[in-house]
Amino acid sequence: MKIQDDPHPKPSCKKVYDHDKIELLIKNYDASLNEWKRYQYWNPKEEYTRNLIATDNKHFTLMLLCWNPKMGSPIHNHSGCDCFMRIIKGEIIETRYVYPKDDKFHKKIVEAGSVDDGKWSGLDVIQESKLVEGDVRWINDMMGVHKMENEHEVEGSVTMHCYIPPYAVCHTFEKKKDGKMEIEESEMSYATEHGNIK
Ligand SMILES: N[C@@H](CS(=O)O)C(=O)O
Ligand SMILES: [Fe+2]
Repeated sequence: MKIQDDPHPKPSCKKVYDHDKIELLIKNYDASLNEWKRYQYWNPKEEYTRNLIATDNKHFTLMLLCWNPKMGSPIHNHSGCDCFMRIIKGEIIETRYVYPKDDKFHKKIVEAGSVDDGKWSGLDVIQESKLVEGDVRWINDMMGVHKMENEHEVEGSVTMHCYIPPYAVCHTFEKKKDGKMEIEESEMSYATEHGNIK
């Protein structure tokens, strides 16, 4: 088991911006105008492709994520950011897990590492939701960690995410072949920025 960092949950920054306004903006975005299509890029070799739409490098990042069929993210945190997401096309299964807290964190990982029932994810599930076109959700560390999956056999899914503030590093929680959980610090990059391939 490798613990590279200690990803304690960070409080939401909801108090320093108008949460409802951002949520409404994302909800009201008219995806039928297809403006988002100029940002979509699919790397067939990646589970999902991250495309930067806009950022001021200080307050927010807006991006378009393209999810290949039968692919998904690892379980991950959001490093103190609030994350709004909107399903633009297709469907996503979002599974949320309890974020293990403070001094219980290491104990919980150590205990969990000795369990292997083939299904174990290491973290307690809060809920599993099927998100469909138009749905908007938000999450931050206080609400838990999550993974996102496109379960469709052949169709890709597209989601739009707004992070406040921007973030470039997260922690992933993965079950390794030996049944133990590994937590890794993971740097996130973009395949395209402002519609241009990097
Ligand atoms: N937080 C992930 C996408 S998601 O699974 O919410 C990312 O920024 O890549
Ligand atoms: Fe996420």
